[in-house]
Amino acid sequence: MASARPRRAKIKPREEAAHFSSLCKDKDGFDVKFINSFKGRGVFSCRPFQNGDFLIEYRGEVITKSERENRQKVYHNALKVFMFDFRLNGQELYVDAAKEDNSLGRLVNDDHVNPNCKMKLIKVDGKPHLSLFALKDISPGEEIAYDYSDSDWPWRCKLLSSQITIVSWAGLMQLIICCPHN
Ligand SMILES: C[S@@+](CC[C@H](N)C(=O)[O-])C[C@H]1O[C@@H](n2cnc3c(N)ncnc32)[C@H](O)[C@@H]1O
Repeated sequence: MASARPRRAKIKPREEAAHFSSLCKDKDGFDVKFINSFKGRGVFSCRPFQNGDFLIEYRGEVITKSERENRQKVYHNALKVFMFDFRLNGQELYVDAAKEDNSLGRLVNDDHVNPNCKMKLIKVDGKPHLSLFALKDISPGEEIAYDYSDSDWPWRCKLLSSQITIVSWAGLMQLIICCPHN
């Protein structure tokens, strides 16, 4: 009779995040797809993930507030969105992921209504890293998205105005159905 193989303990999400951060490598299980010309590319799962799992690091250069201000002066608008702010020991810092380096984190889109992951700060060898962790179970084929937090991001206005249009069309249809002879 074959002896039962001991089960390997599942690595803790924060330890896994630290492991991939130290290797500067992304974990398997994700695809990059072009969504449309408005949203651009996005990152999609190609296997299931569990609530709490480490997903992807937001890899980039850690810079200070004054360096961020210098870069904002020279960056094109499309690059300014790649600065992610965080606080460490009371200091305002940023991860600048503007450089196209084939990493996945910089391609994860915003969803402030129904995000499936959350950005968390972890320390690896004393240095700050930002990583995405699942907020719920994620099925293969789902887009990975987190809440970029409160800011008047232009795409959110566009979403709102299209919703208002839909609401008013729905209202108009209701009027026609209720009062067909008016
Ligand atoms: C950090 S990048 C994400 C990757 C980007 N989609 C790409 O192809 O490079 C942020 C940019 O993605 C787009 N984006 C992110 N979330 C979006 C959303 N929910 N709807 C539309 N566009 C979005 C915006 O153009 C934003 O400036």
